[in-house]
Amino acid sequence: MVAIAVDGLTRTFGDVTAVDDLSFTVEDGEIFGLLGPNGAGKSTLINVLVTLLRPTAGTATVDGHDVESETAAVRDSLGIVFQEPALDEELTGAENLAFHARLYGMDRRERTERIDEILDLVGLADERDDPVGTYSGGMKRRLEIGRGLLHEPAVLFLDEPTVGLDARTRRDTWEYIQRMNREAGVTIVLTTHYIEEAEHLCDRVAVVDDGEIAAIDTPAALTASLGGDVVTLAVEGPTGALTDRLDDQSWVTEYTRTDEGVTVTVERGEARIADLVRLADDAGVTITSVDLRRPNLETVFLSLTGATIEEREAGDAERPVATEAER
Ligand SMILES: Nc1ncnc2c1ncn2[C@@H]1O[C@H](COP(=O)(O)OP(=O)(O)OP(=O)(O)O)[C@@H](O)[C@H]1O
Repeated sequence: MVAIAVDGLTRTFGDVTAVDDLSFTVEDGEIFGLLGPNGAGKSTLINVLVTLLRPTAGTATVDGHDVESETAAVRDSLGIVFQEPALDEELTGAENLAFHARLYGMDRRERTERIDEILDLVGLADERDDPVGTYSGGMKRRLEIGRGLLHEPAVLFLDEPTVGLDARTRRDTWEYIQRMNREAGVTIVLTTHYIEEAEHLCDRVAVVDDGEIAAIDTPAALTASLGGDVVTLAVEGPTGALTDRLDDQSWVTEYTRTDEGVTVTVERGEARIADLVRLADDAGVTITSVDLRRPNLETVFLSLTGATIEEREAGDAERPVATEAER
């Protein structure tokens, strides 16, 4: 079944189109990632899906309920963890959960059982009676994720779930998110601007830039779409004699001349470096350096948008003439 269906969804703020005519679906049980730089429109999209913002145009359903006409049913079907932590530091972990369980109208028995279950699930059973103020950043995140699952939602939204956590804690948090997904059977939709997070955690990723989805697929398929590894050869002098020879090689996916030399896309780049050096030699072209890049979601983002996520976030509006991945 489809957990989320988005059709022609648009949300504007004055002149700014934060979400621009998006259409996609998320299947039940998926971990689905929205990958893009800050300002790409990810939070706006999530806020529309969780009924905090109304769409300007288009429709969206969560667990089969329309976000505009069935807001109460949508809210019952989802849990959300916002970017900004929202825990009462003076209360214990169990008390924080109990407070929310009461908001959901659970009776005492149901509350006790569910809170024990959640604390087990997020690995905080031993710290249940410690004030949250004494928790580490990772523990707080886990408690918030657990809180989002209290009422057994069909879909859990996580807005930048590991922002501000160190690399080790980030990886631990991924494991907990995967565990929630498997053991609680909850569909997870998360936003991230971390390439690694999208690559390691998500079943499918939508690459979001400027309010639009540039591509949507599994991380492996997105990466494979680049057509292989990129070998960059810097050479002395003209490259014509070398590119003439590249034209004749069936194993060359594509190549582009650059100021410094040639970038060549090939499968199994490590096995082709020797062939490339031999071809250059035959052509009388001297190679001064060789660089091999494996495609990953960073190179995918680069090839789709003409800039890296970091460049986008630094406000680098200027798009390079030819990117590494495009070459
Ligand atoms: N309430 C608002 N009023 C005006 N403009 C807004 C509002 N909310 C978002 N925007 C604009 O919409 C665009 C998308 O913002 P959005 O917060 O959705 O991006 P994002 O990808 O989630 O980034 P972040 O992770 O920083 O929240 C930005 O240009 C932002 O300035």
